[in-house]
Amino acid sequence: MTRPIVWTVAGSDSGGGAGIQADLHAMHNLGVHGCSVVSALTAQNSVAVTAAEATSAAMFEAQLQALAADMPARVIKTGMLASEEQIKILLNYINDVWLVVDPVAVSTSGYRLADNAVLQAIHKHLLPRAQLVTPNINELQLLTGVSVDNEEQAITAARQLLQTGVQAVVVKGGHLNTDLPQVTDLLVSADRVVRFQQPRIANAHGHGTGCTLASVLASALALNYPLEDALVMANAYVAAGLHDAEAVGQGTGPVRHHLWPVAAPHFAAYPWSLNEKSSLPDQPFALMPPEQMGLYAVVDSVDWIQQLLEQGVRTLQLRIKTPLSAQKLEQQIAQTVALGRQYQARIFINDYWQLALKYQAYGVHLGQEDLADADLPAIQQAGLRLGISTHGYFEILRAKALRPSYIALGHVFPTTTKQMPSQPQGLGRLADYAALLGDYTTVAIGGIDLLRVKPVLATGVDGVAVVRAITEAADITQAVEELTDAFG
Ligand SMILES: Cc1ncc(COP(=O)(O)OP(=O)(O)O)c(N)n1
Ligand SMILES: Cc1ncsc1CCOP(=O)(O)O
Ligand SMILES: [Mg+2]
Repeated sequence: MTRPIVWTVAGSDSGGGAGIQADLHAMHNLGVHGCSVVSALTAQNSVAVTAAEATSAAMFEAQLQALAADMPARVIKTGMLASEEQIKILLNYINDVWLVVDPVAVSTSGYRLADNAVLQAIHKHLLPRAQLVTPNINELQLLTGVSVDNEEQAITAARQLLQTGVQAVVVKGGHLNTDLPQVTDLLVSADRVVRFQQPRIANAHGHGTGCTLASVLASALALNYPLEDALVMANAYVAAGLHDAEAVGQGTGPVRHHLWPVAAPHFAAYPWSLNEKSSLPDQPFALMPPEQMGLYAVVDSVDWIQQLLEQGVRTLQLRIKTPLSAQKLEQQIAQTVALGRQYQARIFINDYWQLALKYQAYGVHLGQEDLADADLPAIQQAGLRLGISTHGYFEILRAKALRPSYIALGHVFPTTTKQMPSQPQGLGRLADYAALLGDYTTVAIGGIDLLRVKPVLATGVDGVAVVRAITEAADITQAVEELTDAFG
């Protein structure tokens, strides 16, 4: 696969910590090809910006022309911009690309990098064309004129920015509530507000974090990660870089840059929506040790359950998606639970958590949408296991915060069993997710057949969930035997 191209349109930092230099480090480490359009030269070191000079309009446009002719961008990320004229020129090159605007206003050392006219031009011309804008609190105030001292005001100001047409705002909360041990970034779009709360990393160094965050976001979007996942990745990347940041000169040292994926402990953000937190159980769900996962058969009737139990499958799920009368549905679930007891099998009930509770099933499997409605504390207190579906970093972190018995990762390959709103993850991302989850019990699902079992297990997941590999097999007995043997 050719690497997607991302342009950074930003200022050069002679100290190498921020601006174009930080952007290209981050883009390289995320695996995209970074191109640069230099809007200004700054003379700076770790202590101060001593001079700045705008790139001429002609030279600014020449860079854009050269790139447009041969290396078109999938995503353009803007940082420091020197004039309204530059912004108007840039507008001609924002066609069929995504735009991430980092409205750089003031350097870490306090030097004003964009005057009000530039910020107004960003507001007027760039934001209506942008998918995402990433202000810190100061920049949010400068862009909106709203005074921001708390989260509510930040949300109000971010919603005001949405009126320009920008699709989403990431408010970087590092400068808000500085007495708290956590930092909360806000992802604000027309239909929701998500908080990304993570521990504050106390390090005096970390010049270039804003540029780096926006560049990781732009790169991850270019790699087709959804925005929520891109933000998880950007937070993790910056957390790793801040954790290891150290002095290079006499002043504020630069954020460090590490190859992707960064280590699991840096994925510390817990993303949650407004008003969502009250229903978290205060204890983990009953354990399901990784070695018990193995082959996980997902089927839609008690007859299938019985047949597969007789063949020795011991991890199963009853996933009924066709409309049944309430009585038939309850019968299917009651009989399934009874069979599970008889065979000492691990049988999960998909969706119908109330009936699973009523009949004391071994476990329940829930999707992300189901989580909002389910009585999770009741499921946990009754000792039922809980499995949760996930489709990327954002959902993985949300699921992990609930401490379920296992986390399902999917869909790995294209599947015809279910219409999926997300893209197939592929083996590379599956391996990243498995590494992030470490000892946590995991299972992969989606498009897995006999030939794919071994490569899937090689990513580090503990089990493989299948529908068609069993239900559509020409010889079911043989399919189950071969799938089971593939774990040997
Ligand atoms: C093991 C396993 N993983 C994922 C799913 C999908 O569950 P969900 O997101 O609830 O979607 P539906 O199955 O209800 O369509 C699963 N069932 N099992
Ligand atoms: C229910 C579900 N959730 C994610 S993929 C999937 C279907 C998996 O079915 P198959 O194994 O036939 O691809
Ligand atoms: Mg479900």
